[in-house]
Amino acid sequence: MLKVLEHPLITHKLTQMRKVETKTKDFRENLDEIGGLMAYEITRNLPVKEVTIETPIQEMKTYELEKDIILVPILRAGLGMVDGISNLIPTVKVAHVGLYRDEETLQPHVYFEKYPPNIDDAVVMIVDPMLATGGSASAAIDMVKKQGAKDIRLVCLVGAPEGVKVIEELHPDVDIYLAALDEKLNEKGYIVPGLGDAGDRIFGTK
Ligand SMILES: O=P(O)(O)OC[C@H]1O[C@H](OP(=O)(O)OP(=O)(O)O)[C@H](O)[C@@H]1O
Ligand SMILES: O=c1cc[nH]c(=O)[nH]1
Ligand SMILES: [Mg+2]
Repeated sequence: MLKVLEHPLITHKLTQMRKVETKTKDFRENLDEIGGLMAYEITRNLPVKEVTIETPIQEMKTYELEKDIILVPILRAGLGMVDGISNLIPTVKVAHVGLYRDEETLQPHVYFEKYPPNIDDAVVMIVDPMLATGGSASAAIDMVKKQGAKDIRLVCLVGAPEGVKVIEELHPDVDIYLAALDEKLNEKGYIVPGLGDAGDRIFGTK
């Protein structure tokens, strides 16, 4: 399932991020805020369990979240979405998957991975601002599946149709959430019109 989260606030903030003149501070702040807004929508269908509690007045049956939620930012750029989402869900645990995309071959390379123990029974949200060829996201999904993850959601800001197709073909069980679905990839594998290199814009490395 692909869901593009169309909301005026998300679109407005993404527009600020896309502008070439937007500097690191504003880029980061908008990314953080969009992360929070997306989290509200993405958590709409989280599994809940029935519980019986006592209010000060009487006993009642109600619901609580059933599973732990594990955020998996794809380093580096995915880190820019962690604070916004964890502000809304303070109990999240955070795994880390370090991947970089080779500039020539566009193939992803793993350089780090670290997971909390109960990933097999948790709702796993992989976060990365950019879904371009889909190579990095697909590798991250393979990695968390190897750890036993079953309920996996992929949360990106901007996606290219090419990347969406790859995830839908290789991982039909993974729901994809985007803030925008752009036109295409250019010859260097960048999303068009996109927002440039997310990692460099977040961390000021160019
Ligand atoms: O869909 P793909 O074609 O794999 O491209 C998308 C990946 O590229 C970027 O990361 P990058 O490799 O630039 O690393 P960085 O976050 O450290 O800058 C981006 O944050 C994704 O992880
Ligand atoms: O457009 C793109 C594609 C991959 N990675 C980015 O940061 N931006
Ligand atoms: Mg980068």
